[in-house]
Amino acid sequence: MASAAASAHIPSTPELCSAARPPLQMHSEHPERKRVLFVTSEFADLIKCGGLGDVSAALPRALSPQHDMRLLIPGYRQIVNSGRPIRIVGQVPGIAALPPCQIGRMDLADGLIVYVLLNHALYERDGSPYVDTHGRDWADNHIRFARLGLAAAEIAAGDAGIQWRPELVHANDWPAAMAPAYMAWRQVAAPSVLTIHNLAYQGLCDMRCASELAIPEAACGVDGLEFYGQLSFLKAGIAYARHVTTVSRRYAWEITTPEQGCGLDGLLRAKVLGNQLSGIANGIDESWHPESDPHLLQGFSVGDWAGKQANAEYVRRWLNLDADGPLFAVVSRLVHQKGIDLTLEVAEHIVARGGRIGVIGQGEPALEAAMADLGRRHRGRIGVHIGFNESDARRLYAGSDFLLMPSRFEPCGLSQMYAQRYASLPIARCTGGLADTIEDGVSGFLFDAPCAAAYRQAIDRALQVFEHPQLLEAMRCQAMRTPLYWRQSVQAYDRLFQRLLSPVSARRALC
Ligand SMILES: Nc1ncnc2c1ncn2[C@@H]1O[C@H](COP(=O)(O)OP(=O)(O)O[C@H]2O[C@H](CO)[C@@H](O)[C@H](O)[C@H]2O)[C@@H](O)[C@H]1O
Repeated sequence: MASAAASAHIPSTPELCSAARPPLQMHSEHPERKRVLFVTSEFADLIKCGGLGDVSAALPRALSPQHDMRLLIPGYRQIVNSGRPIRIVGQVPGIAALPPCQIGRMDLADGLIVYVLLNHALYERDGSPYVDTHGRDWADNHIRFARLGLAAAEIAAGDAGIQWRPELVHANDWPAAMAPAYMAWRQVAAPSVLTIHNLAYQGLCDMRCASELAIPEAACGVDGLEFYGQLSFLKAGIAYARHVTTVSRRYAWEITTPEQGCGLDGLLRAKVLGNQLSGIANGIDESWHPESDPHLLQGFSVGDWAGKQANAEYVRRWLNLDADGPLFAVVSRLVHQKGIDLTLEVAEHIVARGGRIGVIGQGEPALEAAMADLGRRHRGRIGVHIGFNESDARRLYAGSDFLLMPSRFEPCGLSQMYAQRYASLPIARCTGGLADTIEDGVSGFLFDAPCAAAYRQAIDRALQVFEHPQLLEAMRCQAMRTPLYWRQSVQAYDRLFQRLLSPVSARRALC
């Protein structure tokens, strides 16, 4: 299944676990409290390949004071073997090529409830949620994730035997995007929301798979799931969800244009006309606190940079970097979207101007190899770690002066917000959520054209600021105040959920 191609890496071992989090505030007396099933393929406490994992760990928790938020996720090996007890609470039957599964329930230390879709053959494998240990898409991804979507619909229909039934289903990205479609075909009354974290990954498979996935024939046309001769999971979600959101306001507009619509812009424009598409920016998790983050060697705060310095020294030792020069960070999935090739092009310029570069990430094998080679050619000046772990990533955000993020497109981006919070000024392309969260010359540096020349100019502006300590200090302080925790976005999701669940909306859906 051509789907998560760019997620071609093995996930990191999550280190920020629920045990370290404060208990969730669940105000069960909240009058408008609704039951919401959040369907996802990643969850940073247990398994994370990128930003979706972070959002899945943070957003349901942030919404918990308002709603009874529960997760549904496949029972990957990393989850089943996580050491946390899983109690079997339900089951769903097989249909077509989608096998029967058990539903397990995991109660996390902070109170969050996670339903785990259990099927040993389907999910308990070495590798990542999307690819095997060689970075190849699992050949049966269409079965694995259609099964996830169908299980969500079965839970919403009250057919899974568990003593809990959501009033609303919130599906995330293509792996969960079949949920709204199965709900519609099964005439489940609960509304569904699809959040697009990245339109470029669509979950495409051969049209001939339709019968294996129990997709009604009538839904296989261009008005349904058909996408240039293939079946598209993401298109299914967009077509059938009651409402579609994406993760920044600007990206919500960008995906309605032919340039960034990945072939789905027409359908998305129709959603806009129906008031069914909105952009709700991601926030960052409360754990991103430079004074108290346990991952850091030493905490720091605005104006007190000793802790920042301690993290920088750690990073320089860890990546064998010379002690002098401004430190530029790359903390990223190494994929085309992130403009890694542009960073490869400008790296020598940074080094020539006295800068040092620290890289942590993994992704497409060719980009991993090119990065590793760059590090070998510039020992002491460019340090590259292929792989990922949360502690080193956080120390690199904290220890660096600048973050390089020349994304070709960026639905929201969390890395630039983490960097800002940790006083590392992002140098980023003016696109999507980057444009929404960085103020050029105030909390970071933006450039327009996706080319090395424009990128170099932004880097030069950053280097000029670095030479003026007062200016640098002012920008760092501004950046540290900029990123938004989830609180703001929660209000927007809450309003959306309440609107979709209002009697008027329910009546309209029936018409
Ligand atoms: N190799 C790796 N393995 C594991 N973790 C890694 C990693 N490389 C980086 N990370 C971590 O993953 C997160 C990156 O999140 P981003 O939102 O910046 O990008 P991503 O493209 O993954 O997310 C997509 O979804 C998010 C969430 O909606 C959007 O913000 C974003 O624009 C969209 O592309 C950070 O926590 C970072 O430290």
